[in-house]
Amino acid sequence: MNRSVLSIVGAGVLLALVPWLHVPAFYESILYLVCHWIVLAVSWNILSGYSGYFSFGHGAFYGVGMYTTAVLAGKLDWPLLATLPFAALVPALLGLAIGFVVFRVKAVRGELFALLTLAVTFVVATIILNTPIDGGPGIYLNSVAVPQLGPSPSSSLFLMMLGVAVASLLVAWRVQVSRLGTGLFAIHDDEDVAEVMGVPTFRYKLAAFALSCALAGLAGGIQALFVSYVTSGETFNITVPLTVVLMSVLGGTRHWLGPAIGATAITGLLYFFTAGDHAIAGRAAVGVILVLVILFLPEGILGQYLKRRAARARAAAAAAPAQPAPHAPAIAAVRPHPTAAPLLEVRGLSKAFSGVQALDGVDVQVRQGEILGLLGPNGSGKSTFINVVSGHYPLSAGRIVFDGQDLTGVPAHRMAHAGIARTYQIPRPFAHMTVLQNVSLVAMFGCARLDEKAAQREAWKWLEFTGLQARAQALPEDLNLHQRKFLELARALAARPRLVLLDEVLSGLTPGEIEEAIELIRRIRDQGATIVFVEHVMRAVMALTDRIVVLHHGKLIAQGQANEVMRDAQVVSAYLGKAAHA
Ligand SMILES: Nc1ncnc2c1ncn2[C@@H]1O[C@H](COP(=O)(O)OP(=O)(O)OP(=O)(O)O)[C@@H](O)[C@H]1O
Repeated sequence: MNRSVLSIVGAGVLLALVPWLHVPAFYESILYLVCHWIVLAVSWNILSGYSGYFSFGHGAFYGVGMYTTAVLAGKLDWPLLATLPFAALVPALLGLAIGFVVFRVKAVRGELFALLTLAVTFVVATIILNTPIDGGPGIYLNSVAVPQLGPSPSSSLFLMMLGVAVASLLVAWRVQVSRLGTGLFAIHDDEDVAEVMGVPTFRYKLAAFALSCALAGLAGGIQALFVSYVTSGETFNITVPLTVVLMSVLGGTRHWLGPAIGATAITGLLYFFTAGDHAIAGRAAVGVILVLVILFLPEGILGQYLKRRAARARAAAAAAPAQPAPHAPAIAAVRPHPTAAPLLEVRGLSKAFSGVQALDGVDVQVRQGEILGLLGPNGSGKSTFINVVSGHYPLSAGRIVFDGQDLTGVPAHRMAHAGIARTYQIPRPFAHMTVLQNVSLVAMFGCARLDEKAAQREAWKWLEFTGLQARAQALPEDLNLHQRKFLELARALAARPRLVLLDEVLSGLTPGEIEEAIELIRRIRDQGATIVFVEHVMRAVMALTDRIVVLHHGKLIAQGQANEVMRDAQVVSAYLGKAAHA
C-alpha cells in the first residue's frame, strides 16, 4: 500500500482506539474538534488550495450539510446515518449549480470568486432563516439518537468525525496525485494556458468544487448532532471560512497534509489556552503566530519544508552529471513532403477586441508537413491568429477545420486533444512546477494523453532534444530567456502535436541563440511536423519556411513563396521598407 495511505489509515486506526482508553471527555472533545476542522480545512483546500480559487463560502456548504441533517433527523425523524449521504449530496449539488454558472465567466476569478462565494453564504443563510427550513427559532436535535459506535454518544460522534477526516485526507491525497490534481495545480498557476495545453479546466474545477462541498457538508451533518441545537446565526457566521483559510495557509495549501497540520495546530493552541482560562490570550497568540507565519513562511509550515527539500534536490541534481535520456523521438519517421491536402483550414477568420478588428476575414490553409511563415508588421494580427487557432481566444466569426474536423467554437482543451499545440511569444510556464513537470503536464493532457509515468519519459526526451535536461528540476524563474523559449518549444512538442504554432520563438535571443533555435526548428521540421511560424527575424523565415502568408491590419494581403511575396509591392509598403533591410 502507498506510504501516504498507510499513514492516514494507520493514524485513523490508532485514534479510533481513544474512546476505549478512558481518557477524560475533555480530550475526546478536543480530538473531535481537531477532526472537524481537519475535514473543513482539507476539503476547502481541494478546490481553493489546489486550483487557487479562494472560496469564502465554505461556511455555506458546511451549513447546508448541517441543516440537511437537522431537518431530516430533527423534523422528519430520519435516523442520523441515513441523513449523512444527503448532508454531502445537497451541498455538492449546490456547489455544482454555482460552479456551473460561475466557472464559465472568466472575469470571476481571484478576489471576485472569493466575494461571490461569501455572498452565497449570506443568501443561503437568509433563505434558511426566512423559510420553514428554520423559520427563526433554530432546530433542536436533543431527541435524535446517535448510533452506538463507541462507548458513549460523544465518542460515537468522535468516531464518525474521525472517519470523515480520514476519508477527506484520502480524497485530498488521491486528488493531488491524480490527473485531476495535476490539472488543478496548472489552473492555479495559469488557467488560460492550462486550458490551451489540454486541461479540461471547467470540468476539473466543477469536480473539485463538488468534492470540497460534499466533504464540508458531511462535517456539518455530524456537527449538527454535536451542537444539538442548530441556528442560522451560529452556523453561517464568518468564523468558518476565515478559520479554514487561516488553517490551510498556516499548514500549506499545495499539499494534502498542509491544511490538516494547520487545523491541528490552531485547534490545539486555542484549546491549550482555553484550558488555562485564557481564551482571549489564545486567540491573540494564534493571530500573532499567523502574522509571523505569513511574513516568514508564506508557503505555510509544510510548504516551506517541502520547498527547502525540493531546493536541496535541485542543487543535488545540478551537481550530478546530466542524466542521459533516450534519443529524441521522431514526430514522424521521415519528413513527409508538403502535400496539397490541408491539415488546417481557416475560413473568414475574424477576431474583434472592443473597437479593434485584430483579424478580418482571414482565409489560410496549412498543408500537411509544411512550415508556413506568418508575417506582418507589429499589430497586424499574427499572435491573435495563433491565439484564436489554439482556442486561447474565442473567434468572432469564421470557421476552423482541422484534419477534416470542424473545431469552430470548441473549448481550447479539445483543440489540444485534436493535435494543435503552441508556444507563447512571452513564455508562460507554470511557475510552481519544475521544468520537467511543465513538460510532463503537456504530455499528459495534450494530444498524446499519456499516463504520468509515460509522460515523464516523453518529457525527458524533449528536454534532451531542446538541451534542457540539465535544468529539468529547476523552476521556470531560474531559467534565462533562451531556456524559457526552449521550454515553450519542449512543452509544445511533448504534446505530440500534429500542428505546432510557434509564436516568435526567436525574439529576444542573441544571434548565437537564434542560430541554435533555427537548427532546432529545422530538426523539428525534418521529423515531419507541420508548423505555423510567426517571426520577425527574416533570416529565419527565409531559411525555414516553405510558404509565407502576410497579414496587415488583420487582413491577408499576400501569400506564396517567401522570395516572391517579400517583393510584393503591398507587402513592402506594409513593412515600410523593413523587408529590404532584413
Ligand atoms: N487581448 C487584447 N485586447 C485588446 N486588443 C488586443 C488584444 N490582443 C491583441 N489586440 C490588438 O489586436 C491587434 C493585433 O495584435 P497582435 O498581437 O495579434 O499583433 P501581432 O501581429 O502579433 O503584433 P506583434 O508582431 O507586435 O506581436 C493589435 O492592435 C493589438 O493591440
